[in-house]
Amino acid sequence: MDELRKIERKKKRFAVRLKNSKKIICTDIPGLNIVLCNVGQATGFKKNDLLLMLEKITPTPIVLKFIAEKGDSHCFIVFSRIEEAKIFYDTYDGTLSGNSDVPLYMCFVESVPNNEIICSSSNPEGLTLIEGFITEDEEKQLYQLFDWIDESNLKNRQVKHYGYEFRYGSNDVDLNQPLDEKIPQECEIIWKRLEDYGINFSIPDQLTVNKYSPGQGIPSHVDKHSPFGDTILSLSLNSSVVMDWKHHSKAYVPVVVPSRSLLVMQAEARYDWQHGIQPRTWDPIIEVRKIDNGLVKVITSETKARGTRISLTFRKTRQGPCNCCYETLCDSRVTADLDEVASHLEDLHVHQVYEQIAGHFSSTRHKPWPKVVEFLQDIPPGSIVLDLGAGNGKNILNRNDLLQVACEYSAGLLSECRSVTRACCVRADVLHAPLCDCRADAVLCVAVIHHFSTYARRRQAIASIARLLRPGGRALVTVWAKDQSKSNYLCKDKVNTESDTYKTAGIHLPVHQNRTQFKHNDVLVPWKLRKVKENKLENESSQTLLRYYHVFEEHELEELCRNQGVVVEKSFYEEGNWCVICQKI
Ligand SMILES: O=C(O)CCC(=O)C(=O)O
Ligand SMILES: [Fe+2]
Ligand SMILES: [Zn+2]
Repeated sequence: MDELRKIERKKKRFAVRLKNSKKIICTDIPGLNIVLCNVGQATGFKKNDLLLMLEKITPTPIVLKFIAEKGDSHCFIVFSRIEEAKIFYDTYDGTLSGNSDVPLYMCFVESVPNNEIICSSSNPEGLTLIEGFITEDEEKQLYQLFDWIDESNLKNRQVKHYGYEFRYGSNDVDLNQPLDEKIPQECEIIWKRLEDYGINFSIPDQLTVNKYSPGQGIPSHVDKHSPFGDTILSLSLNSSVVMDWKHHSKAYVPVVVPSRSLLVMQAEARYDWQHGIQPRTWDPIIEVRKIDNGLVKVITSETKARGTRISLTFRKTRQGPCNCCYETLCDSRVTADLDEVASHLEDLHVHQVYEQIAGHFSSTRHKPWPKVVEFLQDIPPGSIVLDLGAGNGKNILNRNDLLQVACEYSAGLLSECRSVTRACCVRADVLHAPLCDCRADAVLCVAVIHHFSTYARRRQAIASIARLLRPGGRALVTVWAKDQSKSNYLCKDKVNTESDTYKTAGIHLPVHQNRTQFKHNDVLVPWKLRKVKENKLENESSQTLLRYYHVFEEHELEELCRNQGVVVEKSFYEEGNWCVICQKI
């Protein structure tokens, strides 16, 4: 009797707590819903314990839902018939049961929490999950083969690589640095078996092993497109896990990935969805239910503990850009787009402008720059000298004993160059010079690279120079400096109030004020076009054109030359320009 009164008091206190925490009301009137007040997820009470209790009642009551929420020491049951709920209540309330050594007590409740999440039951297109892909023995062997302990690893999981090291900064591999350790031959059973499933794939050459302790995960990501090919495989060992799949259309699909299964990611799943594993010690139990004749996935409030999971992610490396048709997550697409904008900008504000100002520009540039004369003075007769971006040819020396080749994109300047110098003239830009590799003894690239509008294109320009030089050959490269304080470019009375911006090729760029200090690295520099008549400038200014410049910081040019097959021998500032002399190695 005393025991019963104690339980009644406990029930009252529980009812108050439940009302406060979940707005759920306990009631004396029997209904379909029961709350078990002192057992739940946190006490280790599982659906199976409930099933055992139900089985002892004849006929076995039908339970529609069992809700054991994370961290709670109570749980809810929804019966299909009130009589059955009553029988359950009468059988077990106040008894020692349910996997517990204290008496179980329960109440009827007006409602139950509904925090189940309903999602589409269809997996991302291109995702194939092959359950039981390997046997338990194979799983054991592979687990032993790949298990390791290494404390000094990633923060949220441990990783190991075969074939090529996966570089976490850039999320790619260096194809020039294959690892000595290739994918172990024990994995070859996988390729053979996959063929039996009729799946089209290339034999992988890169393996990332991820070892997750309970509580660890992997942030949502797409495996970068450009370094890897069309098929990515993930074999799961030892523990199942829920992998979350997210699409930019906001679609979300959790996928239960059991141990011994193989996940095959292709097409949309490979290229257009992100996947990740939440850092938890547990996973929700996911059920597939039929609603209105369709299937849905329900993330229930029930959970399942995770064990240590090792996954083997197999990829095939790719040479060159990705050419998928899924642009949202494609890194190749982004660079291609940026490059397109850049080359359009240069077309408008470098090529077209020089074409228009050729005559006027040429009339302002006469003598070779002293540094060029100095650079070429020791070069032996018979040498091949390339002048990339030769302009009107002012840097072509009046020497008979050199083969001088002038490359210039502006037809106007090139014809000027052709008429006044003895150089071979080629119409081409620096990035596409139609000249053989490794032939030039010397390359000049004076005041050209600052006209390339992305870092990648400026790097490509240096790479072009390196390509054209013979080993041991040298280049003189100069670019306009942002710091003009040590040149006579600045006009003392002028202050840069630079407030104009100009929208061109889809981007806004500041318009520089001539003869003032630069405020930005990427600017449009006005050119006041004057007509040239009978070799004389007409005074009346007719038009202002804008030339694009990337003005360089100190050391930026040296940095651009790094790891491009040249070494910088000398670097200096001269008359508002940063200059390097570099040698091909
Ligand atoms: O553990 C997994 O199955 C996924 C691993 C993964 O996505 C990756 O390494 O890129
Ligand atoms: Fe991945
Ligand atoms: Zn792609």
